[in-house]
Amino acid sequence: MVVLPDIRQRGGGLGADAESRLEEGQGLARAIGIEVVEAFILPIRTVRPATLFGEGQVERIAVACNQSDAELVIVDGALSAIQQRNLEEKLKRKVIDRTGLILEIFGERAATAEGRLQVELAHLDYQAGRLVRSWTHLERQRGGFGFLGGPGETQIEADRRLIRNRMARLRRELEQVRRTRGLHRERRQRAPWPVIALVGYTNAGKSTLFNRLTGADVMAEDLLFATLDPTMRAIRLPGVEKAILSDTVGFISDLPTQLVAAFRATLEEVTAADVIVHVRDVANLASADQKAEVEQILADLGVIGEAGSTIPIVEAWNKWDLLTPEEQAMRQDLIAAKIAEVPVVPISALTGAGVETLLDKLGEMLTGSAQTLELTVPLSDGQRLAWLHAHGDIISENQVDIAEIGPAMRIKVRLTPRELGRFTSL
Ligand SMILES: Nc1nc2c(ncn2[C@@H]2O[C@H](COP(=O)(O)OP(=O)(O)OP(=O)(O)O)[C@@H](O)[C@H]2O)c(=O)[nH]1
Ligand SMILES: [Mg+2]
Repeated sequence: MVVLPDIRQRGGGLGADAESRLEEGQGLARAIGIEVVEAFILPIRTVRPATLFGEGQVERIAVACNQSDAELVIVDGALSAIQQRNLEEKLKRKVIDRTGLILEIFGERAATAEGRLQVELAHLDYQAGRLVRSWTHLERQRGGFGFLGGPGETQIEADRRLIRNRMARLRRELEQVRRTRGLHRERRQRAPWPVIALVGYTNAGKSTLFNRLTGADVMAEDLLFATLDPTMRAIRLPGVEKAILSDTVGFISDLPTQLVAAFRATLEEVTAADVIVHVRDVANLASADQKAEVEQILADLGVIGEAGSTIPIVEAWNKWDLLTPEEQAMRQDLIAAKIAEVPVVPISALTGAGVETLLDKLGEMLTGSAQTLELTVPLSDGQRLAWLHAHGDIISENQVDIAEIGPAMRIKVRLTPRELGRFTSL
């Protein structure tokens, strides 16, 4: 059963968004195979420290649980450890909150060594404050990580230090994995291919687009967080012989803080991209909120700053096929009015409509606006000279002698901003 607390203090609250948020909560539950027997919103005017909900509301949940035979209550909000325990006692059922639920999903999905370490670390961090074992491991024995490995859930209660030690070890392992990945990224950065990162809210259609563009077979499903670990493939674009396309983990509102930190590293791939495609589900009622959420995370990653984004962004308005002709026309007007501040391409990753236009746009963004520059490179710097000859459009060059650096080449060359970025990072 999913219960959404709609907290309305100080005139806040979810208001009209509550329904789509409740829908999302159910989607999260389904994402790990939970059958939702009932879902409802409870408005909260005063937060009760002991139970979050008021007495009558707890009663209402209890009755609903009994009527529908629910085994688990998901509170799609944040519960303190005490609130969780008290609710469990009163309802005589397992209760988990949004963070707990998302952690469960991530635990089930993470496939790479790094992803698994990150999720386990996040989970331990969450549990350390609660000293209860992950409910799935208690109730469902679904394998997974087998937190702390040993038999008997009393282990966690028995020793907080054990958790701390394990977390310290995980952090070290993670550090090691990241160092290796950092090396990979550096190597890739030195490669001449541009990187295009697909980002967007969970379920927006990133993997579907990724598959369409690469012919790959990445899991794309009507599941929240279908993709957790970044996947990369080479693609061709107009005017670009080879580019690397990267599919990433989807964003969601109220991502558990433990996971924000943990997945930051995964998302750091995005900060190394040359172009970001922000895939948006424009058929979703919460599309505008989702966009704000994604942009907030991009800002946290340092991609969007006060002066705009440091990496060019294009918005792919996906699921266009789900819109009525009137809705399409309305959005076309918005696109024409340039309200998005970035280029917008309407697409359907599912049918392929608009995808060619998106590719053209990407090609243009990667190759366009080359500038003519005059660079002076010491003759001794063979690496940079070779790079310029391999990648730049050389207009002229002549040898000069400069007091401080000795013999050098003065080269007039056309480079795109991306190429210039690569050249300076050589
Ligand atoms: N009608 C329609 N459905 C689409 C379109 N693109 C994707 N979908 C559906 O939307 C659902 C989610 O697609 P995914 O590609 O898995 O979404 P994602 O952004 O990778 O999601 P996460 O990996 O969970 O973050 C799937 O059921 C897709 O079939 C589209 O253009 N039109
Ligand atoms: Mg995906």
